[in-house]
Amino acid sequence: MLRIALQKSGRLSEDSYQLFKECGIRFDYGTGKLKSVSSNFPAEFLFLRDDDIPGYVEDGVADLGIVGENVAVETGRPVQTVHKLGFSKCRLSIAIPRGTNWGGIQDLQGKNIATSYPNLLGNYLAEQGVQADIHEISGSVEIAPSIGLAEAVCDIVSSGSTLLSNGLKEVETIFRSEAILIANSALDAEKQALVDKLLFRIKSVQAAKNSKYIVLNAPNQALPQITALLPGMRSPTVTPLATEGWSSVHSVLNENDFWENIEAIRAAGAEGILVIPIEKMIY
Ligand SMILES: Nc1ncnc2c1ncn2[C@@H]1O[C@H](COP(=O)(O)OP(=O)(O)OP(=O)(O)O)[C@@H](O)[C@H]1O
Ligand SMILES: O=P(O)(O)OC[C@H]1O[C@H](OP(=O)(O)OP(=O)(O)O)[C@H](O)[C@@H]1O
Ligand SMILES: [Mg+2]
Repeated sequence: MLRIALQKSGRLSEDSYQLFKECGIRFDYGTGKLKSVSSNFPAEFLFLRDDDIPGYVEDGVADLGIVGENVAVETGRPVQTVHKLGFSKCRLSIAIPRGTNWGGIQDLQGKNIATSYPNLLGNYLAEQGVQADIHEISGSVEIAPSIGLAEAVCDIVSSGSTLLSNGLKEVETIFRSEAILIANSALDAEKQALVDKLLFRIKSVQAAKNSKYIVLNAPNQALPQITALLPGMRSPTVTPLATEGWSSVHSVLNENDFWENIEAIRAAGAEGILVIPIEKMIY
């Protein structure tokens, strides 16, 4: 059985739980439960503080875990990154009081910087040749300048609203992060096979999220142009409509190319275009 460590409650939790749900792996969570065995996949889930997850995975207490890349790198535990998960995207940035001038990273020479990421910040400052005092605090970092604890902070930023409401401005991004699946570096063959099975499901879910199923009607003379714009997984399906000279085209389109292609497809003569979400996509 695989042991999988997830954040109990925080910025990673909901998307982590949702990912397993979409992979068809059921387990109970919430209501103060700290452990749960899946009813339909050989896995046990542990609900933990995110900072502890890399350590548990390194020690083999858990085989897999989901954490932010920022935490994986900060803790420096030798675990393997199995896959990027595309959620909880954020950046680790240096911020200073809004009224302060910023001439560059050298301005931090000899200053006090509050952060929960002393290693990531320390390495960055060393690379830049800046010597500063790093003051480690475990949360509410953005308060530090206003209470005289530090002249700058280095913390997670997403929308920027926490910085804004604390009178700070972002001046330097030092790391970009998203949620990742990490694994113990010495899994046995049996566990590795289960990880591969899980990974196959995760990739199918992610592929589906990036694609749309598209159905449209087109006059037969427009088919070469339209099918060229809709390559699909192997090739589009083309079937005749009851109306003479018309066909129905079914295909799959990447979300990123969506609007650009839709314009071209319409211009080629397509009508009655339906765009449908895809739940799973198996290559
Ligand atoms: N505002 C945000 N937007 C997107 N992702 C974020 C945001 N804040 C944090 N993250 C990401 O989610 C991870 C967990 O953040 P969270 O704030 O829940 O951590 P925490 O308070 O340390 O939780 P815990 O109680 O488990 O220790 C961070 O390490 C980061 O990768
Ligand atoms: O740029 P924003 O969108 O405002 O997000 C950034 C904030 O989000 C995180 O804290 P969170 O709200 O998770 O609270 P925490 O300090 O309790 O972890 C992070 O530590 C920042 O403070
Ligand atoms: Mg934490």
